[in-house]
Amino acid sequence: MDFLGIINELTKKRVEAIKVNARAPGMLRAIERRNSEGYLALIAEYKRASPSGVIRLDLDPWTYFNAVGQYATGFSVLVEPIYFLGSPIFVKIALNYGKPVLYKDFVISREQIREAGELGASSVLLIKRLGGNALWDLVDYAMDLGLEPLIEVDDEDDALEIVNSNPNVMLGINSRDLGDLSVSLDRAISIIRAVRSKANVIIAESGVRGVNDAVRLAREGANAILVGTALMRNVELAKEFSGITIH
Ligand SMILES: O=P(O)(O)OC[C@@H](O)[C@@H](O)c1c[nH]c2ccccc12
Repeated sequence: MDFLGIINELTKKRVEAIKVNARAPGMLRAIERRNSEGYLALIAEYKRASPSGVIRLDLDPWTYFNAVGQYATGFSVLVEPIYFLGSPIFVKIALNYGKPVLYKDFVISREQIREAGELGASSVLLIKRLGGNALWDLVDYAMDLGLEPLIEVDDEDDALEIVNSNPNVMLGINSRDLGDLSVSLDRAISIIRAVRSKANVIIAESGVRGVNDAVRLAREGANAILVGTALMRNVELAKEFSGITIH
């Protein structure tokens, strides 16, 4: 097929996606269900680029979600357009697979949360360090709209503050420090250890390169892993991630 043929096919699918009017099922319940079957849950992220550079542009969202969908408990979709080359249309496309969908942006305003709800996402990422004083207002607003907040931290004090004030939310522990972008699974694990007895659902985010990393996080008490780069580079990894047991 020549380029015009290819772009015509993709555009038809994109137009179909714009018409989708669905709400994704809940992420928290889906993770709990996967755990009750004895498995670590996998949240597969569609991530074309990051501040470190382009990850992959030749993998369209349909191909990605089709390849990993069978193994993932839910999807995370980057919406931020500048550094991550994300888009709200990717959220719409993700809805076609009947799985929970996390709207992932750098949320600083109610407008973004409203967009997540209007698109049909099940959850919205709220970053503790970014939200500052407005964090709890944004959490309440998301919940009022029927969205599940995933509160992300990269630091132990923040993690403790979240679980002590609101243990029912999903807690994302990012192994990437959002200030200097350094990644440390060891740092994430020490945060997990500090909060695991109090937290409801822990999602270990970032830096999972392969099964060994995932097994370590599962052993330490993560309920789910959220993987972007490694799955974008090799969708086959989804199958391996989906077979990791907990406890
Ligand atoms: O590509 P990785 O290392 O598997 O990371 C995925 C995800 O955790 C990462 O994209 C992420 C975590 N928190 C974020 C906040 C905003 C943007 C992106 C992120």
